Amino acid sequence: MAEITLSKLAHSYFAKPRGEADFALKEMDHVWQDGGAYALLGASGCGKTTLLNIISGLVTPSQGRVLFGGRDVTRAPTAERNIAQVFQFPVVYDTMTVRENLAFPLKNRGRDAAYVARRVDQIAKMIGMESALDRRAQGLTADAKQKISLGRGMVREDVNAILFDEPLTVIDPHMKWELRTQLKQLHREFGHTMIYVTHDQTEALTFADKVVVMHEGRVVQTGTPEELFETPEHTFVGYFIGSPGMNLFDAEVQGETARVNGIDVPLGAAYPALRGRVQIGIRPEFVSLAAEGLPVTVTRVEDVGRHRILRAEAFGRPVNLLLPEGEAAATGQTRLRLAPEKINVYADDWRVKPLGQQRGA
Ligand SMILES: Nc1ncnc2c1ncn2[C@@H]1O[C@H](COP(=O)(O)OP(=O)(O)OP(=O)(O)O)[C@@H](O)[C@H]1O
Repeated sequence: MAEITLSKLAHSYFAKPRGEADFALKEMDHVWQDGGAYALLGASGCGKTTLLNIISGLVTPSQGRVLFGGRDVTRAPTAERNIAQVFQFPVVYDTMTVRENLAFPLKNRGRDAAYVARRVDQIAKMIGMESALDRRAQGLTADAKQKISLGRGMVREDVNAILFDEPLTVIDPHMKWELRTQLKQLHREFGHTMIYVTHDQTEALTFADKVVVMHEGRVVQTGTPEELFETPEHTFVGYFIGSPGMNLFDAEVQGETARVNGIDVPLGAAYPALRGRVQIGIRPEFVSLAAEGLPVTVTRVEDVGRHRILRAEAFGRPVNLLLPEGEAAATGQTRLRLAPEKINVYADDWRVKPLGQQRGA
């Protein structure tokens, strides 16, 4: 296993990029710690697959270096990187049995028969295919074939990393949850470095210890699910994660007060003078109906099972809050209180640290 370092990495699919916009990946430095379970999360087209393919060696970056445990592998072919990969769609040998498919990576590396048998049994159990081990892969459903691909990706214990690119797309919803749980269990047992690409926040948040959020070719935040929820470092993290995402208001911030369309909103801390587009952000979980505060017009209330979402409009922009159980929903005009200590402040989309936390915080 190995720590994976990306140093001054950038990639453009153009032979002669004319500017930053031509780069699918903007310059980045990033370290994937040895043994970490990471999700790489972002909207379609943000560069997740490009980044994964650079780590695996399928794409050579136009700039920067990739290091595996200190060894420069930037130009090394995939076969030399000692990694396992699981793609979105199944890659199985149709003429082989399930057992032979699972055993293939181990036999290829000359592991002894007893070890292979033991390991194949263990993996078959994990993917729930013990009873199908002697069946040919040909004729199995796409779902079953993808489980074999997953199993094969995880069968070797000695890989530097396992890379998953949206591996559960073809799996049925119930099995998805089960396989994710199994993957996590396997990570706990063997401590492989795992990088799991997805655009689904539930998948990312339930699988990973650390979620790496990408937006328009950049890593905008790497954090635990809790950090992404409490302190989104970029407005994109705020509204991409959460259901619904974070509310954002244009504001002028002075000291411990934000002014939103002429209304003073108290903040939980003091901020320095800010330039650029200044916004305050607050998650719907921390907004409540109140006698005083931001004036809004309620547009509708949605019952989403576990709770209700109140959707409203403030100064022509949508704003959402979660209604606590038993609380009556307001209609028409009302006011909202934003919990001061839960407000984050943003300048040009990046979170600003409050005064007193500016250095090393
Ligand atoms: N082979 C290629 N040639 C040219 N442009 C490409 C190529 N592959 C990807 N791109 C472009 O690079 C950008 C990033 O694509 P990438 O596939 O890495 O994103 P992604 O986040 O994985 O998206 P998705 O989830 O849709 O696969 C996109 O603008 C895409 O159009």
